[in-house]
Amino acid sequence: MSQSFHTLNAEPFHYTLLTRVFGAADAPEFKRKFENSWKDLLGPVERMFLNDAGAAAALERGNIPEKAASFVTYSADRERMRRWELSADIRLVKPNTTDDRGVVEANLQSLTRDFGACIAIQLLYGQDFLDRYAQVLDDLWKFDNDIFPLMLIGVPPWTPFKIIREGIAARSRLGNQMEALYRRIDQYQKKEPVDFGADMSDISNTALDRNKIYTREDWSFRQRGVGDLAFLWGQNANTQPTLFWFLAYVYSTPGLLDRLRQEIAPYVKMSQRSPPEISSMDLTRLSRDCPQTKACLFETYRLAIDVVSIRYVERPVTIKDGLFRHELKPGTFVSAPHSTNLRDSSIYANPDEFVPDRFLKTDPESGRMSASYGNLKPWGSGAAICKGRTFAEKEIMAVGAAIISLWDISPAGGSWELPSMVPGTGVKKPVADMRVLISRRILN
Ligand code: HEM
Repeated sequence: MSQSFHTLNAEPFHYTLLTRVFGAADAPEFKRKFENSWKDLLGPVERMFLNDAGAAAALERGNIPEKAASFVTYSADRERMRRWELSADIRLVKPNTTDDRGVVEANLQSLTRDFGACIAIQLLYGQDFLDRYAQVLDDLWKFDNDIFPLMLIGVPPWTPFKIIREGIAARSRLGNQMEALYRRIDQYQKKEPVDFGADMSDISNTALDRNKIYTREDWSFRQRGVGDLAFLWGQNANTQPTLFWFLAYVYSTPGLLDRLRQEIAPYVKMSQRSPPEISSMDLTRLSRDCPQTKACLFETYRLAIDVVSIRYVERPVTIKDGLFRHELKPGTFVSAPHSTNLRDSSIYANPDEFVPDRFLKTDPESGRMSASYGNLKPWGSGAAICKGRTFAEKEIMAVGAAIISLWDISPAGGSWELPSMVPGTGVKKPVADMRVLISRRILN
């Protein structure tokens, strides 16, 4: 995978994804546009999602402390809930009053997944897009869970099964809405009246700069919509489920929550009000100076992430593997699964257990702890390695730290039981959601 793209090229696989999975019409003129612009389209992504300062600045704009304070609103009325609560089957167990702290029962996976997605999508496409397209989260997860893997292996979209019909309908709505969004982006950029008078003031430079490249190569609005549907999916499909597993492990592992709360406290400052609120968050130091929290994230990657790098062989390659030699022939595809040895007991003792300390090292002289990736490759490898990895890791650290600081979460059934995992599209999925009780943390 370390070969240049002249030898092992990710582009043909991405083109197949666009046409087979995301629904673009395969045609020679579209293929040409794609080949002329794919690398350039990644530039604006790297500036916001790969660059350290760009990712931190974006997350600052996301106003995570304010949103985390209403992670649940103790509302029994859907009209008054925040957007991310709607899919979580919220049940008010005890109202929140001045004398007594409230309790809600909720599905943790749906709640955290949609919470993270609301923050991330607004940063990329603006609040108006989220408000105007009420079904976006339902459609995105239906598409991801129900039809993505089937489309990838080549199941035809017209297959007469309910799950495919509904998944394709969700994909069509996503495509239509992304197309309409790109029309508005284009109007805004050209200083023309914007459809519906939509507020475009918080649209990201990433979307604006991608539109310039789409315009340069004459992509139709339909094609721009599908091109960015792939990007919307890439931004959320792995990040938000990882956030869920991270929180599920942190809350359910005995003694861990207190350790992390102590570690992050200097960087997540709390007000003395009742209930306490986050008065400031230092995203840079959260990422840099919280090795125990980082180690929990790495252990979450080890257990939950299941990614593969796929490349088209452009030139012959010979790989030496001990006594064997593998000849990769031009015109074939090669895939490298990165998770096969992550539960190997000769590498990781007690491989099915959540043991974050395995990623921690202590410097014998200074006594300073640090967390390191070791053999993990959650972001793939080589030239086409993930271009959103800095943002993804910072988002999970920041959102995770905010929730940990503000909320107590316990199992609704009385004892913790994590759902089993099934393969997903990059991150394993829980077989069932996880019912929990949530109430505001009280500071001693
Ligand atoms: C936990 C979250 C994430 C995981 C596990 C993940 C993982 C991956 C993997 C495995 C690849 C393929 C790499 C390869 O072929 O070797 C990839 C590609 C990519 N990812 Fe991510 N990703 C995550 C989040 C994000 C986010 C937040 C964004 C951006 C908004 C993003 C944008 C991309 C892009 C643009 C590519 C294509 C890169 C290229 O072709 O050069 N990802 N990601």
